[in-house]
Amino acid sequence: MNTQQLLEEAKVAREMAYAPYSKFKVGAAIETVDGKIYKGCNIENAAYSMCNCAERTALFKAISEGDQEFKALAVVADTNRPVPPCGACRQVIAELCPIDMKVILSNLKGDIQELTVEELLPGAFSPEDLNE
Ligand SMILES: O=c1ccn([C@H]2C[C@H](O)[C@@H](CO)O2)c(=O)[nH]1
Ligand SMILES: [Zn+2]
Repeated sequence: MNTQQLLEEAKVAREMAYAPYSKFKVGAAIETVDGKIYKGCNIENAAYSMCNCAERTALFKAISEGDQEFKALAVVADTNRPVPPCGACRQVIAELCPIDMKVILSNLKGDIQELTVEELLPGAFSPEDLNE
């Protein structure tokens, strides 16, 4: 799947957002190495701290369905610049995705920023740091 196609999937996911508090809809789509797509939207809660971002929804769906190898992640929101994932999502992405995996950030105007997981969270705390 190419960049535009993965972004289209993220836009479809964005329409599913449950965001009655922020009214800020976000969509994400993660592609597995064997070409499967998992879509995710943000899901808010009246207890605000329970809100889940689109990126984590997509990743957690994939992991919970048995997929752990990923090729690319696309995220889209109605932002002026390509939507920047929050710190929590950067940490989760760094844990679950290859360090050199492509992350495609975009907005509804069609601006696109492509970066790697390493660029998204340089020096992320990782499983290797646990020195078990
Ligand atoms: O990259 C981002 C940034 C924000 N949000 C969600 C969290 C919350 O529901 C709303 C406002 O922060 O947007 C995401 O899903 N992904
Ligand atoms: Zn987030």
